[in-house]
Amino acid sequence: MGYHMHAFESRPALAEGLANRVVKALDAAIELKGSATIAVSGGSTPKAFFEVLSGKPVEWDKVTITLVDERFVPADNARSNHLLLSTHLLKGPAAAARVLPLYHEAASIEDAAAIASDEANALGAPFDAVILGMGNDGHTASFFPGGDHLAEALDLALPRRVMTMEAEGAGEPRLTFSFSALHDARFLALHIEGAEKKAVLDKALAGRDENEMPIRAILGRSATKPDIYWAP
Ligand SMILES: O=C1O[C@H](COP(=O)(O)O)[C@@H](O)[C@H](O)[C@H]1O
Repeated sequence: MGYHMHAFESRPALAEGLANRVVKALDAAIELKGSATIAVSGGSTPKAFFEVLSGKPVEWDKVTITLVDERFVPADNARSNHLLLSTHLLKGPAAAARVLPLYHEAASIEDAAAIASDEANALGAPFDAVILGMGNDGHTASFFPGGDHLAEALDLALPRRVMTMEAEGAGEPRLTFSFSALHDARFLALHIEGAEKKAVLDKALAGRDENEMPIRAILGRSATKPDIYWAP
């Protein structure tokens, strides 16, 4: 497994370091093709990073932001990853960015996934930056152990898409980008904080079973070597 480890003394230092690296990725994409794409995670970890990134000087009107995964709940639901994004990233200079939600009001979650897939595929691939998180069960994006579509989600032969996922540990049904849509991002980061997550990472690095810990797909099979950002 190949990866770059970036260990910081504190969470604020990590937020600053990761935000600066993302700015570099977005600037490089804008310089190269006139626009940039980034997919970020939800959960509790990214808040401080979002706050720092939102204030950075980027040509935000040329940036499209989406989520690597989402709960199938409307954007005003307290558990919505989109709400986290709106509250902590889409403000200040970053408010000028275009946002591509994964959640859509549709007849079914499958219909919502199809709409999100079409919109995302229109952006072009690969993503310029993907920032992943990780749960204590070894899930990343919505690749949950025991997920009903886990095998399909981790199959690199699957065309890039947004797909559905249900799992015991997931709470609500989920929408998630497939591994094929994330693994080759120009900048691929895993952002984790705390001793417990570090222990989960160490366990993931010590084994191979992706069904047990789906994060192993990212660590072991991504086309882009992941950059791991960690602080105690
Ligand atoms: O369910 C989710 O959890 C993971 C990890 O979240 P955290 O609260 O432990 O930081 C997150 O990466 C993912 O996007 C989210 O949907």
